[in-house]
Formats: sequence, C-alpha cells, structure tokens
Amino acid sequence: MTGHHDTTGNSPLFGTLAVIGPGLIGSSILRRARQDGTIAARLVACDASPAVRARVAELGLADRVEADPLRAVADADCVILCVPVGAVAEVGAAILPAMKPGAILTEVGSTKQSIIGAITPFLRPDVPFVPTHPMAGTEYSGPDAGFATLFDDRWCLLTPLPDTDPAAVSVIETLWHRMGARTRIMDAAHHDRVCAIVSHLPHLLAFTICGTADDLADETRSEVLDFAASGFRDFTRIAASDPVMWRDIFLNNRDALLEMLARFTEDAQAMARAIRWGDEAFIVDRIERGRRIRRSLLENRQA
Ligand SMILES: NC(=O)C1=CN([C@@H]2O[C@H](COP(=O)(O)OP(=O)(O)OC[C@H]3O[C@@H](n4cnc5c(N)ncnc54)[C@H](O)[C@@H]3O)[C@@H](O)[C@H]2O)C=CC1
Ligand SMILES: O=C(O)C(=O)Cc1ccc(O)cc1
Repeated sequence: MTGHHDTTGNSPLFGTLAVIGPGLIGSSILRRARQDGTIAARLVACDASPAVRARVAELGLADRVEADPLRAVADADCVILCVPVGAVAEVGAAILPAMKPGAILTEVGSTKQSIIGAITPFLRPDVPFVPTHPMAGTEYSGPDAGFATLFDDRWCLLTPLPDTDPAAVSVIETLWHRMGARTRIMDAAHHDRVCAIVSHLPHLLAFTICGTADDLADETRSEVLDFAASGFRDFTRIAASDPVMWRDIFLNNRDALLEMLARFTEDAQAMARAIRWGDEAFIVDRIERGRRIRRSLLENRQA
C-alpha cells in the first residue's frame, strides 16, 4: 500500500520529503530537490549533530530543520535515511512507529544485507521499505560537501525485499531518475558482492597502502611521502574518506569483503611469483587488462 505519490507529470512526487542525516549524500538529495520542483513540495532535514543542523539551516537546504527524528518524520510522505550504515537500522526502528501510513521509508547505505536483516523486525505492513545505494560520492563528508549534480548519470542500485510493494519501488526509481541517476534492481546478496569488489576492497587497499608507506617513513626516518608521485596520490584521495562511514561498511559487509580480499591476495601472490621468476608475459598481460578496464570505463564516461 502506498500513499499518494505522483509519478506522472511535473507535480512533486512527494508532499513532504524528510532526509535524516544531511551529510554528503543527504545534502546532495536536498540540493537537487530544492533545484528541481518535481521532487517534493516541502523538505525536512534532521541530524543528530547540532553543528550539522546549524549548517543545514544556514545553507537553507530545507524548509524545516529538526533535532527530534520523530517530529521530522511525522508528516513526511517519504523518509530517506542518509546516516552511516551502522546507524541505519537503529534510526529506522526509532522512526518507523512515528511515520504516516502509506509513507515510504528508504535509505542510501553502502551495504545492504545487514541493514535489511537488522531493520526487518521493525518494519510495518503499511510503510514500504525500499533500500537503495547511489553509486556516487566523493572522499568528503558533511553538508558542505554535497552538490545538486552528484547523482547525474550515475547508477543507483535498488535492493527491494521479495515482498516490497512494487508501486513503492517504482516511486523510488522515479525519485532517483529525477535526481539524475539511472536505476538497476538487484538482490541484496548480489549487491554486497559487487560493491565488495568495486568499492569496499579498493578503499581497504587505499587505507592499507597509506599505512604501510607511513610506517616505512617512520622506520627509515625518510621522506618517502614527500616524494609521493601520482600513483600514490590517487590512493591518498580514496584514503581520505570518513573513518566512521568506512568502519561501518567493512564490519557490515564482512563476509563478501573478506572473500574478495582473499581472492585479491591470491592474485597478488601470482603477480609476486611472476616478478620473482621473471615471467614477462604474465606481468604484461595483467597490466594490459588494467588498461582495457580503464579504457572501457572512460568510454562509458564513468571515470
Ligand atoms: N560518501 C559517499 O561517497 C557515499 C555514501 N553512501 C552512504 O550514505 C550514507 C551517508 O554517507 P555520507 O553522506 O557520506 O555521510 P556524512 O558523514 O557526510 O553524513 C552522515 C550524517 O549522518 C548524521 N548522523 C549520524 N548518526 C546519526 C543518527 N543516529 N541520527 C541522525 N543523524 C545521524 C551525521 O551527523 C552526519 O551529518 C552512509 O550510509 C554511506 O555508506 C552511499 C553512497 C556514497
Ligand atoms: O570517492 C570515491 O571514489 C567513491 O568511491 C565514493 C563512494 C563511496 C561509497 C559508496 O558506497 C559509493 C561511492
């Protein structure tokens, strides 16, 4: 059962849209909704941090800024949870009893299975829950880091439950289309494996290599980091990401991430062996594969 969500024409999709956690992602949603009159007639923002609330009010990103999540969601037709993965189910459980019948609950966390598992006991039959994951972001966080075009031409993955109302899924797809994104529906287990390899493992590698280089600089009292060339600098961009967000992602996608790390470690060992034995063909083949992948991403304008 869904409320009155207008997916046709140019009238707003929602009367009131509430964003809980207006950081990088939440504030980008608010900015886009502010700019594009077809998303929501009224915008409400709610954050646990007084500094974030003050900044969101200062930037004029919402019509109302609330400290109390129950007040924030009371008249919302759609609530989007944009808090770190570890807080999604907790905040969802707290607000669900206060939501209007027919309103849609959605969230943007980077992992899906553990969020769905933790929130399921609190779900209401009259409040459809649609988990999503916009595949767009930066290494910055907080309300100042957001921008209205963040989701343009990026994928947003939706992982509805088998019994999620298809009408609600369709409303949330329309929301993301109006955010500028393309949508794809998949199951949560597949989502978590895909994201483990294309997003979570690369972040793990970036954090690790920065730590290794830093340890080396300490040990040798040398200036290795001063001479960091562009390859290392590219890793440091990713490694600048928010610690709480990434702690939560690693712990909540543990199985898929550890599986991908084990596969990566095997492949890295194969490279080590090729280097040790001077296997030129193997080394060149690996490097050529990397180039091909980069080129195909650039052709699809993803890089
Ligand atoms: N940063 C990125 O590139 C992407 C992040 N995501 C996901 O989106 C979510 C938000 O990420 P960001 O916007 O980067 O984070 P952020 O750190 O910029 O914003 C999160 C906001 O949530 C607030 N918050 C934390 N706990 C809260 C609670 N219990 N109640 C109310 N507010 C609370 C924080 O004060 C902060 O303002 C995360 O789940 C993340 O995994 C998804 C796609 C990309
Ligand atoms: O900044 C980058 O390179 C990112 O990879 C951004 C990002 C971070 C987390 C996600 O779940 C999706 C995208």
